[in-house]
Amino acid sequence: MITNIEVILAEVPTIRPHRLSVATMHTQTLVLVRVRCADGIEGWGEATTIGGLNYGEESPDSIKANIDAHIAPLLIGMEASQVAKAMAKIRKVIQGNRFAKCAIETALLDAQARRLGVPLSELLGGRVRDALPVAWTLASGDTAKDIAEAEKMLELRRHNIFKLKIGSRPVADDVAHVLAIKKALGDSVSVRVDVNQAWSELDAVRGIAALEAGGVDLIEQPVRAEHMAAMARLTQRFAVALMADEALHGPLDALAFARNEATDVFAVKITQSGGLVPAAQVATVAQLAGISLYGGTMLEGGIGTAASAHLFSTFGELAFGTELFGPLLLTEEVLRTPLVYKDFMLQVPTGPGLGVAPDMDKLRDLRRH
Ligand SMILES: O=C(O)C[C@H]1C=CC(=O)O1
Ligand SMILES: [Mn+2]
Repeated sequence: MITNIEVILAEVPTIRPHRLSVATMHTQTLVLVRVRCADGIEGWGEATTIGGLNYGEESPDSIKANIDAHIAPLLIGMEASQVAKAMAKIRKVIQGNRFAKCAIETALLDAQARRLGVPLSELLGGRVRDALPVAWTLASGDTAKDIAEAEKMLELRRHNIFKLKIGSRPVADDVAHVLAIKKALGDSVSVRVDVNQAWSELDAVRGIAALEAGGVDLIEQPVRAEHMAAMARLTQRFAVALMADEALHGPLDALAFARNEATDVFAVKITQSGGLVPAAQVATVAQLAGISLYGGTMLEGGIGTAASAHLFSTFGELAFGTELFGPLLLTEEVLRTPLVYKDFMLQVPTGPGLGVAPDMDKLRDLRRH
């Protein structure tokens, strides 16, 4: 039986300012959910977002308030081992709140997988890979600093895929910045951009043409999330891969993208999809429609990153790898044992449930009081 649900907000400084077109992050607010059960088992989930309300329509504060006041009371007293039943109730009664639903579903599945003594991936169909390629985001705002940072990552053998955050400067300046980095890093390194919706369709035509000619591999969410028709036109027009991110809020959006042939790649995010199970459905739509997959992040800490890794390990095709580097952007580790990054890959945890657990002393220090 589910006996208690607690939402913890923890402020963790980033290792450097992280500049997106929608926000500059100096700290990340981790949103962690702990579900306790009568059999003594507990599960953890994460609903971390980016930049308060700058990125998505749920903020850390709204997620906590809505779980505390509206979602937890529905779950207390329900059978903890019947995860699908519990989530069906939540999905029927609670509108929206995808991040909150994701954290709850993750915590229930973590607890159930621990109960069964299997890794979470095995409740999601089973893993087909034990390690995932991980991109790093260069977003210091300075070309020379970004190049130095990328060279350090290559030397450490931690990342050889780099995503550049652009869209806040004029298109020509952003293109010059990206191509300078691409030239410095060379052909063996994958350079991608994330525009975070900042371009008009006309900007996008000019920007993508120049980036494609310069050898950039992937263009993420160049236009506003609502402009699926523009995404479709750009996808038809250019050979370089285009990826939908902010436009993808679960299986129904995935189906609309597939029907409209409006993207080459999906950035699958468990929070944006509303949970691990709907995120798996997004991946199924992609597979059926011939759309490629990329494992996305909302810059979660270790709990959400581990949950995402369990799901992405079940994807047969993962042509563009993942960006599960969230914990590495933070100055504090909140897990008892950190996730392992080596040889350009994140190792998918192998223990029961998520295979990771929070460091309660650390959380006590970092949490908001
Ligand atoms: O993809 C996004 O839009 C959000 C996030 C993922 C990596 C990163 O640096 O920011
Ligand atoms: Mn993105």
